[in-house]
Amino acid sequence: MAGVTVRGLTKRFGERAVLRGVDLEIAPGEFVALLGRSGSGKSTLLKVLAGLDTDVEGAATVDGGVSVAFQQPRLLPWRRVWRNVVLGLHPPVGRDVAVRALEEVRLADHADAWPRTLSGGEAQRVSLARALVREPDLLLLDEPFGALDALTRLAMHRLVEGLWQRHRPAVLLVTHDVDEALLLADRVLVLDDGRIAAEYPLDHPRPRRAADHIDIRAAVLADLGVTDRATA
Ligand SMILES: Nc1ncnc2c1ncn2[C@@H]1O[C@H](COP(=O)(O)OP(=O)(O)OP(=O)(O)O)[C@@H](O)[C@H]1O
Repeated sequence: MAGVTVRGLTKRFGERAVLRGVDLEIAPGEFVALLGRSGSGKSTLLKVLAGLDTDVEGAATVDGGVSVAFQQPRLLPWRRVWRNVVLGLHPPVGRDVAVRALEEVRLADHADAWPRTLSGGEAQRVSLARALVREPDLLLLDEPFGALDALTRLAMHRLVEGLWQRHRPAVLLVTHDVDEALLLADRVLVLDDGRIAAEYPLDHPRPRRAADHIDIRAAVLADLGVTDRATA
């Protein structure tokens, strides 16, 4: 039984097919990273899985609920942090639920703050709390760490890994960062010109270090058309 099943998924914008017959399964609780050159169709695939684009050919089914966190945290500036976390939940839930979610991303003390007073990393953690409070079966992450500085990004990697291990949603992480993918994922996919061009299972035990899966790193960089001088 798959958490996500995609069969022959094709997405066209006018004449142009941006996704071309994508087949993909993600098991419940599996962490998958999706890499690919700019314009290869990563965000398009994520939008289809999020149910934000239904004008497609083929099938994409998700067992259960889906949450999305984007590169920009997209918090409403006129709502306090805790209200942002539980915004739109039906039935509505109280501040205590929001604070519990904020505790998980170590921001409970910012529950009553306004979004504009948060740093970029803090805002991104609020966005994660908002995604997790919905207890999704599938968590879609679209370059959620892309706008953060390197140190904050490293801390976020550990945080996301911990949250994933505790809650066990299936995760599809879109990233440009090969090392991030190798650190976090059970499996790395490379999307090229609307197709899944390569796939690498990662079995190194966690927590991983930068040097783990160095052989796969070189292969993925080659798939992406990058020559890696450090490992060549
Ligand atoms: N609404 C749209 N109308 C027309 N073309 C679109 C639309 N959305 C995306 N595209 C095109 O589809 C292609 C894939 O876009 P997508 O955003 O999925 O790429 P991506 O792999 O996520 O890229 P990046 O890494 O730069 O974010 C691009 O060439 C883009 O121009």
